[in-house]
Amino acid sequence: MKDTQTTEDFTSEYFKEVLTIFFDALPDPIFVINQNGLILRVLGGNSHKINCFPNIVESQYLHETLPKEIADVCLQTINKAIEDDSLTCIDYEVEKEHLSPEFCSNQFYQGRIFPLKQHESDLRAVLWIAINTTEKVLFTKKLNELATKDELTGINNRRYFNGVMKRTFDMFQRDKVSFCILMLDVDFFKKVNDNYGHDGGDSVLKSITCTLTESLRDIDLLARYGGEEFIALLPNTNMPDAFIVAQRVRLAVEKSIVQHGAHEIRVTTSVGISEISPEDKDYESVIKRADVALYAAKNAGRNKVVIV
Ligand SMILES: Nc1nc2c(ncn2[C@@H]2O[C@H](COP(=O)(O)OP(=O)(O)OP(=O)(O)O)[C@@H](O)[C@H]2O)c(=O)[nH]1
Repeated sequence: MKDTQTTEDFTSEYFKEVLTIFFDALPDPIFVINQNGLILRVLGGNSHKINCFPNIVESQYLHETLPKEIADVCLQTINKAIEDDSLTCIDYEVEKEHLSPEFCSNQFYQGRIFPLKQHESDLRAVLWIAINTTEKVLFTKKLNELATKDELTGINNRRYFNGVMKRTFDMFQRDKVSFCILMLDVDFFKKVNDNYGHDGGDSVLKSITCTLTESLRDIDLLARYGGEEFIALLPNTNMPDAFIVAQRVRLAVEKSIVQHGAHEIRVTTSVGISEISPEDKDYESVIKRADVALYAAKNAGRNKVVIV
């Protein structure tokens, strides 16, 4: 390559060559696509393991190379960018079967779509830059999980539960649809740790999580509220129905056997129930009542369900 250029160079083969070198060096692929979805050019995207869309081929239509639903969305986005005559962005996930074989997982992209100036009677076209955002998306997902999930059991944590409780309480103010809270605490859990070690205690907590999940409905929200304490929100449920659920859960825990190495561990759980009432000023007071009921269940001898 020369290190000086003249004006003529910019229309010359030399200029085309320089542009090709520039585009080939771009890690993110750029597609030039017209308003009918015809792929006019594929530029850049040659960096190993960053972007490779083997299915997007020059001189073919998006609908010939991509699954219909994906091609439809692409074309809609292209036409929106053209109509608005401005930069349009779209975030999307590409399944690994549509990527080149070096990718072993789905990849996430941000498409930045710029309309190109129209030349006389040409069809309108856009530049579609596909930026690989997989690392950022997975990192954000991980952060979100850390903020909302309990690390040991994988279920929701207290912070997430309280957020949902607040929204459910606000909805009750408007629609008056009742809900109940179950507060559950493993009985004599300290003894489990003392007899089988902290590992044994952790196995019990994980196993109880499965038992509780299986015993509750899909619409119920289960969370680990503290050490050996769990909480469940039963939407659209009144006290008699919540009592039936609580008994079912209590019996399921009582029947289950936790295999820890050569040991078979059995535990029971006490359950306190409360129902939202029009007198409740905040969601915390509903939880507080379930907690009071739980301690009444403990005082009544454990492995019991108590209503307040
Ligand atoms: N293995 C394990 N133990 C935990 C965890 N979180 C809290 N614990 C233990 O749980 C035990 C709870 O003991 P206590 O509060 O005395 O209650 P308990 O022995 O279950 O007795 P009751 O609730 O009165 O039936 C404590 O020993 C905590 O150290 C955890 O994540 N893993």
